[in-house]
Amino acid sequence: MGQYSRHPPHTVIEVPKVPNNYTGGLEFTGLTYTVTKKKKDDDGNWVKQEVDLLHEITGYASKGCITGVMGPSGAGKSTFLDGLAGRIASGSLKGRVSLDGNDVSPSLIKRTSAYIMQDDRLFPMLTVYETLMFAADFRLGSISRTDKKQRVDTLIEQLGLSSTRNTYIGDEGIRGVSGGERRRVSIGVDIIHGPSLLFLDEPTSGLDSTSAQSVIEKVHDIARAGSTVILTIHQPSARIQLLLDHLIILARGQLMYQGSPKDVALHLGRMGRKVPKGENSIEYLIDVIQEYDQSDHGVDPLAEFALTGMKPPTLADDDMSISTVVPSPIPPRRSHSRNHAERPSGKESVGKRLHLQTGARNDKDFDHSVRSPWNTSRSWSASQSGFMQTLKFTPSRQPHGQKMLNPMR
Ligand SMILES: Nc1ncnc2c1ncn2[C@@H]1O[C@H](COP(=O)(O)OP(=O)(O)OP(=O)(O)O)[C@@H](O)[C@H]1O
Repeated sequence: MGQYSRHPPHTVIEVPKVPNNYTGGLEFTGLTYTVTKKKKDDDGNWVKQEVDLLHEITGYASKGCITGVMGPSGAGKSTFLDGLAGRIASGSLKGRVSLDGNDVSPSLIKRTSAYIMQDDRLFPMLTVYETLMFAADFRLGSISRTDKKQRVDTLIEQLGLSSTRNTYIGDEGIRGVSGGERRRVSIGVDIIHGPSLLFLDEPTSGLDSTSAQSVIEKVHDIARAGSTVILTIHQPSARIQLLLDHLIILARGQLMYQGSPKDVALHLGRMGRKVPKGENSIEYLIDVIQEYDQSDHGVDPLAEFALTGMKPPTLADDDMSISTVVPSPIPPRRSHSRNHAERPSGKESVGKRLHLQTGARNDKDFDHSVRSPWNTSRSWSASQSGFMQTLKFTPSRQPHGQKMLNPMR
């Protein structure tokens, strides 16, 4: 039995079921994460309010596949990933998580999976090979040097890094590997011990489309080799969308869609929103979500549709306001019956069909005390950097713009 606190049986959502051809992976049921936020009431007094950052999320991520978590900014993607990866303080997350059919505790998931963060902090003065060897020393412990070298060589090949094997990681001052290569090294550092479960938070952020593609291609290979891969991703290109096997689309902490990327158009059609010719169905679904979010209905009808198939109300023109005002960055408390992540309550504060990334965090509204201590933890490479500095690699500096090869190899 896992240590996630269980929901009373009547609130556990039974759909969507895993498909008939499901061969294992991660299953989650009724994941709910509630935080207490402080806000000022009409009289200017601070009041506490409970908000569901995740609300009854049920679904699965199959082994051998990439599951992409998408949604507008502030949808709860990172929170969801943190929750699945055992990075939300024990007891705060309600629901159930199982791996290959067995309930697992957050701490077990955390110990056995790899979590790759956006900001890859690698040591600039190490080559790709040295970085991975160092990770092997750290992560593989007592296995022989020959075995470690073999593991690193295989990984270098698997990640498509053979041509940059002896190139320094580099930084702003010393040109080293490219952004995409750097991200792949970072992935290598975290998967050297062969975890079967992989979480990646925005692995393509900050990369150009070619590099982003190459990163996801390699992640795709890793998944096909038998790992369960779950990643959050913003506005993936059409080519990257083809590499995603399964989609989980969230908004306001609720499940909007779960299934194959290929079935998104069908889902929209059933909802009464046929995808206009020439438009990308995933982007269109997210646009539709935004429209509901900015209407008086909110996204509840879309969550209901995803859950039960009950068709959402058609949006009339006057349901949507046209405004140039950017929506509230931290969604304020919604007025509907359920207490999940909030949305702007009045028409006057919202805009129609706003770009996905208009949201920004307002740190003042955060109650950091409820955030998991793990969320602030730094990646392996960062936490080891003090240790790495003791290695004292002192390669001579190259003129800016020139790739450095390690003269020792
Ligand atoms: N500890 C917390 N207390 C209060 N609100 C929080 C806390 N952590 C996250 N939030 C809020 O929860 C919502 C979801 O945050 P999350 O980072 O998961 O969204 P996201 O979909 O990953 O967003 P983005 O795409 O912008 O990175 C946001 O509105 C955020 O402000």
